[in-house]
Amino acid sequence: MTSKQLRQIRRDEVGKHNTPDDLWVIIDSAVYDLSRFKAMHPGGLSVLLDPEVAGKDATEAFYSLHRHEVLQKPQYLRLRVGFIEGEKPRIHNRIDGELSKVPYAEPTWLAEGYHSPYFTDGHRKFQKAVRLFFDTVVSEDALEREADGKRPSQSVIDKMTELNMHAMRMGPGKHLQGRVLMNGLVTPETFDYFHELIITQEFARSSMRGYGDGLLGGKVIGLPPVLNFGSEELKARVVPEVLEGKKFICLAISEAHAGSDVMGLQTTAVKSEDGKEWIINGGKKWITNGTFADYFTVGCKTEDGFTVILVERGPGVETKQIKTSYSTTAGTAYITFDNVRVPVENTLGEEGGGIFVILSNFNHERWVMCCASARSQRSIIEECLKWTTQRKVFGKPLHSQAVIRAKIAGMISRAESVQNWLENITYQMCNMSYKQQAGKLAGQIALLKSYSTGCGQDTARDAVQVFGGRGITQTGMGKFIEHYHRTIPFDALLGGAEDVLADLGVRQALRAMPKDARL
Ligand code: HEM
Repeated sequence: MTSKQLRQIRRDEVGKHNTPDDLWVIIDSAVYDLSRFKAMHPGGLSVLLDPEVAGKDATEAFYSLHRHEVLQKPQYLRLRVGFIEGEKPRIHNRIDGELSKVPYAEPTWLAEGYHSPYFTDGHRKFQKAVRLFFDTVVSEDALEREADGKRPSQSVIDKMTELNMHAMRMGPGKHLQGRVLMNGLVTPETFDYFHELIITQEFARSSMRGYGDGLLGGKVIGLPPVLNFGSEELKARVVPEVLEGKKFICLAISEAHAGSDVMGLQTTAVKSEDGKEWIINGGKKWITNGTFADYFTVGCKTEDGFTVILVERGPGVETKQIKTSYSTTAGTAYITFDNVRVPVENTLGEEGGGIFVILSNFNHERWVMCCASARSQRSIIEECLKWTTQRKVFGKPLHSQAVIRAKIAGMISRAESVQNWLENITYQMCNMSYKQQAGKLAGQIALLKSYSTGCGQDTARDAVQVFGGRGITQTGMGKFIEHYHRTIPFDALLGGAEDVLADLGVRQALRAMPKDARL
C-alpha cells in the first residue's frame, strides 16, 4: 500500500479495534493493523493485547522496546493502514546527510552555535558531502556485509573511486595531484589533514567496526611505505590501481611470535644467488584485508637487520581467514610465505632500514585510529542519550537516575577531551613537515592513541551498564553497544598496545628533557 492510499483515521475509531482478531495500535501518529502480525510478533502476543496497548497510542511503549528502524522495514511498513487525522509523524532516527541535533552527537565544530579555530566553511561543505555519501551509499552495505561477513561490495569501492576517496584517505600529498576530489569540493593543493579527519570520522560513524577495516583499512596502512619508499617504477605500477580500487594491499608485520616487538619478527628474506630476487619464508598473523589483498607490504628479517618488501600474490603466498571478535568482512588473515620469490626492486626503503619505514608509517596510522576512536565514542554517547530518554524505569526516564547521568558525564568528558586533543594535533600536522611530525608528534600521537582507546574501553563498559542486558544483545536497542563493547579491545591493540604506546610517549618526552632543568 503506498502512502497515497493511507487513510486519515480518528483516534476514537482506533479504540474500537482492540480485540485479538481486530487489533490496531497508534505509533507516532501512524495506525498499524496488527491483527495478522500478532502471532508472528517477536515480542509475543500478550504484550500487544495489553489494555494499554490494544486500540491505544502505544508510541511510548513501542520506543522503549524497539529501534525506530523496525518501523522502516518493508515487512512492517506494510502493517500501516493510516494516520491520525490532523497529525504527522515526528519521530526519526538519523536523516541521510544531516547533522544530529542530539547534544554531543557531533563535535563542536559541527554543532549549531559553536565555533572552531581549525575548520573552515570549506571543511563544512566537504563534511556534508562525505556524510551524504556514507549515509546513502555505504551504510546499507556496511550493515549487510557485517552480517554476512563478506568483504565490502566492489560497487561501493567503485563509487568511492569516482570521488577519489581512496586517494584522499592517504592524506595530503603528491598522490592527489591531477585528481578531482569529491566532485571538485576541494583541490589537491588545499586538501589537508582536517579533510582526511572528516573522511575517517564519517566512516567510523557507521559503527560497523569490521566493515570499517574491510573498506580498505589495509590500504591506509599498507600503501604509505610504497608511496614514501618505493621506487618510481614500482609506484607507477602499483599506486594507481590501488587508488582506483582495482587491486588491494595490506600491511603484513605482526606474527604469531611477535607483535609490538618488531625486531623479534621471524619471517626471513634471503637474496637469491644472482642477487636479483628475495626469497621469503615465514608467516604473518592478524593481517587486515589479507584474505583479499593482491599486494602485501611485508616486514622481513634480512642479513642487515629488518627490511620491508612489497610482495605480490602469487606462487607460495597463501592466505587463510582468521575469525576475530569482529566480522570477517575485515578480511583478517593468517598468511604464509613459502619460498616466495620477489624482485629486489620491490624493496621499500633501504635494505636493513625497515624499522625506519615502519616507524615513519606509525604516526599517520595511529592518528587515523584516533580519528576513528573519537568518533565512535561520540556515536555511543548519542545511543546512550537517546536510550536513557526513551527508556522508562519506575515510571521515569532512565536518565532520572543520578548514577546513569554520572556514567554519561564520564563518556562526554572523555569523547570531548579526545576530540579536542586530536584537533590540536591535526593542526600541528597541517603546519609541520613529515620529518617535523616524526620528531615532535610521535610521542603526542602515541599518547593520544593510548588515551583514546582507554577512554573507548571505559565508555564501552559504562554503556553496557546503561543498556543492561541489551548491551550484550546483538539485535534490538543495544545492538551498537554490543558491537562496540565486543570490538573496542581490538582498537586498543592495533598500532601498538595501549601500555606500550603510553610508555613511548613518556620516553619521547624524557628524551626532550633539557639537561639543565631542575626543581
Ligand atoms: C508495528 C508494531 C510492532 C512491530 C512491527 C514490532 C516488531 C518487533 C520486533 C521486530 C521485535 C524484535 C526486537 C527488535 O529487533 O527490535 C519486537 C520485540 C518486542 N516487541 Fe514489538 N513490535 C510492534 C509493536 C509492539 C508493541 C506495541 C509492543 C508493546 C509494548 C511491543 C512489544 C515488544 C516486546 C516486549 C518485544 C521484546 C523486546 C526485547 O526483546 O527487548 N511491540 N517487536
